Amino acid sequence: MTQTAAILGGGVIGGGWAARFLLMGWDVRVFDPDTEAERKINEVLGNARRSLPGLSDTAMPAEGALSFHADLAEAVGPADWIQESVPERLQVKHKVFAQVQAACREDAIIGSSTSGFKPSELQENAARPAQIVVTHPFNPVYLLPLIELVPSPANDADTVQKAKDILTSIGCFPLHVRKEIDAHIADRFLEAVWREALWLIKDGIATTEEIDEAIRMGFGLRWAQMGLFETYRIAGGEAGMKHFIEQFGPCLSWPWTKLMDVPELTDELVDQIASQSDAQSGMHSIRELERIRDTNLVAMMRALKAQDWGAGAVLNRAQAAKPALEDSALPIVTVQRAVPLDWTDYNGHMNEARYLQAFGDATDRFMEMVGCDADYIASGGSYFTAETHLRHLDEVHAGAVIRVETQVLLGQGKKMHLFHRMYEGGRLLATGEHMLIHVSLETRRASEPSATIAAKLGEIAAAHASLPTPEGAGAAVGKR
Ligand SMILES: NC(=O)C1=CN([C@@H]2O[C@H](COP(=O)(O)OP(=O)(O)OC[C@H]3O[C@@H](n4cnc5c(N)ncnc54)[C@H](O)[C@@H]3O)[C@@H](O)[C@H]2O)C=CC1
Ligand SMILES: C[N+](C)(C)CC(=O)CC(=O)[O-]
Repeated sequence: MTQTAAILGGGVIGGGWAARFLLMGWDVRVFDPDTEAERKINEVLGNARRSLPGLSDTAMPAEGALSFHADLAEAVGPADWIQESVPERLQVKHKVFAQVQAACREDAIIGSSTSGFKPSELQENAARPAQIVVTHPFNPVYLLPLIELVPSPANDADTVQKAKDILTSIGCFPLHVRKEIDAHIADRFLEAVWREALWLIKDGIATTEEIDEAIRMGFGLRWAQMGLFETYRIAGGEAGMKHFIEQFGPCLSWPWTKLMDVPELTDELVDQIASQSDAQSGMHSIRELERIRDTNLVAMMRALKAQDWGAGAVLNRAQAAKPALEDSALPIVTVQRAVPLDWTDYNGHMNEARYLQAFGDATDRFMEMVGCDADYIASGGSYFTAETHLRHLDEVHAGAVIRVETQVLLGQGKKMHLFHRMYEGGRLLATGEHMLIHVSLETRRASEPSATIAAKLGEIAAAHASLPTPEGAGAAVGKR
């Protein structure tokens, strides 16, 4: 059954939550008194549709239904999860929780996006304090997996576990903050860095652009994949963490940093920062900057996915939980996935090389189906592709769901002749015809496949013999 999320406050963060829930198949009901909220959420949703689905190598669930409500009670009534993302003012949040708890289901979870308040502060005077937890996200909520899940002693273990399960099911990484504290874990670091940066600008040491270069050209790249302590363990060399602390620990007491002092945010300082930021990034609109950020994040997360590391390992785990493709269809569906952002090129559509990648993935999947899997390959047999003919018939864009259907034209002896058709819905995008030869990985020469593979391939080839010969099979360049 489709689950329902209510989003209260549809600004920067509420819009991101709405997009994540929707794209993960939840129905989403939004309440925000801002008359511009619908436009803003739809724009954020457009960016999310372009970027999130391609992070998965299998198709995401069908999008849920999005509705906007003028009445908070109507929005929260049927919701399984209620996400509060109203402005960071305790009084406003308390007022919203009172209205929510008068109208919502008692078994619904109420998550707050608060960046700084402790759950016990949010729960003050609540009708059912145990229902409210902090679920602090990071912008853009539809791409970044981290959610700081902060309960107070008023929350029971079942609520915390249920919140963890739901967050995991929508592709998030819930980090359980075991002791509530102002600004949780991550915002403490962000604030420390931000304070230091404000001083560097005020003291005329660096501009906004120079500060950003100092981060993104160096330690920002390291932090994205190993964080702080694993990075510093390596920085200690073979002598490790103890040596690192002995060497650099004393510097922490030198008066370099001004961590707890905040420079007075005078009009002059604010203008200085804003005009430096305009000079640095004012040539792009916020939506353009979001798209640049998302394109970069997707490429980085997909790189980490290939390494099964950090945020990429979270993506792989989420994908492993999805059902495998159905093998009994005729022709066989061997790929079903969205086009990732980094598969598109300067022409604004999927690059020609990626058609072959999708067909290569289809072939790999078909090989697995006939028994040429990792164990078989480790035992010394495999298939090599000897010849390929691609036809690019129509364009396709980032975020679109493509499906590859595979037909066996010949499966006999050492030969496996496959014909792949790629579709978006009913639209034929491309075909790929491939001749593969079974090889011995020891001699690197053609060899007979195992009896099991020969039998399975023969069985599928016999079933596919009843299908009409595909249009374009056997075609050569210029003969269409
Ligand atoms: N902007 C950020 O980078 C992050 C913000 N947060 C947290 O998310 C929350 C929201 O922040 P933003 O989205 O940045 O603010 P925002 O100003 O972009 O959005 C707040 C939205 O709440 C709406 N609103 C005001 N009163 C309301 C009410 N009574 N009921 C429903 N909606 C109401 C406003 O119309 C506005 O659309 C805050 O608690 C903040 O600490 C968390 C992570 C990151
Ligand atoms: C600036 N901020 C405190 C609202 C930032 C966050 O809470 C998290 C983020 O996305 O950086």
